[in-house]
Amino acid sequence: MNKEQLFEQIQKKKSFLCIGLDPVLDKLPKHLLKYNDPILEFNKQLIDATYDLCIAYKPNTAFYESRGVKGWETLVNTWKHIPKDVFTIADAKRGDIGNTSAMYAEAFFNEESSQMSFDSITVAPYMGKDSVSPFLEHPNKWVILLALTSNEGSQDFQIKQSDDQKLYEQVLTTSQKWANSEQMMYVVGATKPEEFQNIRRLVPDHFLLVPGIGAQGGSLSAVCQNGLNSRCGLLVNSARNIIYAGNGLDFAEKAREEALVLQQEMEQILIASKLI
Ligand SMILES: O=c1ccn([C@@H]2O[C@H](COP(=O)(O)O)[C@@H](O)[C@H]2O)c(=O)[nH]1
Repeated sequence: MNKEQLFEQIQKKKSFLCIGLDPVLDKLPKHLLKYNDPILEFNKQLIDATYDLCIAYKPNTAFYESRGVKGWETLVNTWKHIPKDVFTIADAKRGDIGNTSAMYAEAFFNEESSQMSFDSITVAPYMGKDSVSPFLEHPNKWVILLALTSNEGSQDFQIKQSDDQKLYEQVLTTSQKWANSEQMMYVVGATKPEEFQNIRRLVPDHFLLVPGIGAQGGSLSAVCQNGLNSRCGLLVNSARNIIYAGNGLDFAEKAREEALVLQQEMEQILIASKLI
């Protein structure tokens, strides 16, 4: 899906919601445990109940990798269940020397070898250009580079100043030489709304993947105040607050209700910003 198609989906669904599919077996509604793959059933019911309200799903691969071979199968089958007009993000935070990154790219982008072909993958910028380039060699795929993350530890390195710039600012400026806003997005945490003005100064046209609303305390309206651009430019993620909204037979309905609250707030924001 290219940038314009993404914006079309946002306009069509009046939403820029990304739902995080981060399931933990112990937190699943008990009635799902009778299924051969309870996590897959959980994900499928969540997807069926919410796909008209969101424009992206973001499974964080840790929640699948932690379950070994079975977890990978769940990830593959979850990816297969997501409707093809919904943007998919493998939140894998990969990045290594070039030939290794190339294998990571195969793992998440090449359906022939891995049975999955996500639209995008999150990548850590720390190892530099040659660690990111192999992902960019895949046509029609996106790299979502970590810039300013939502966690407390983002203070340890990302905001440290060197050469008159914070480290995350260097990530934003340098990486624009590697790919343009048609192939690169950035992760910026919702917990840092005061940084969005500065971030938009550096990357006015890029999409930003914004985790951290809901369970981590970030606010949608605060993010939108300075985060929106002329193509919306935001994919705002929420996982736990949506997927664990209920814990009974009606868990998918409860998840839908929670997603609907966010979608309706987003619709109002899009109208007020004249984007729809
Ligand atoms: O800076 C970051 C980068 C990634 N994440 C991931 O997003 C989701 C957030 O889940 P919630 O349950 O809505 O808090 C999760 O997969 C994180 O690993 C992030 O939170 N911050």
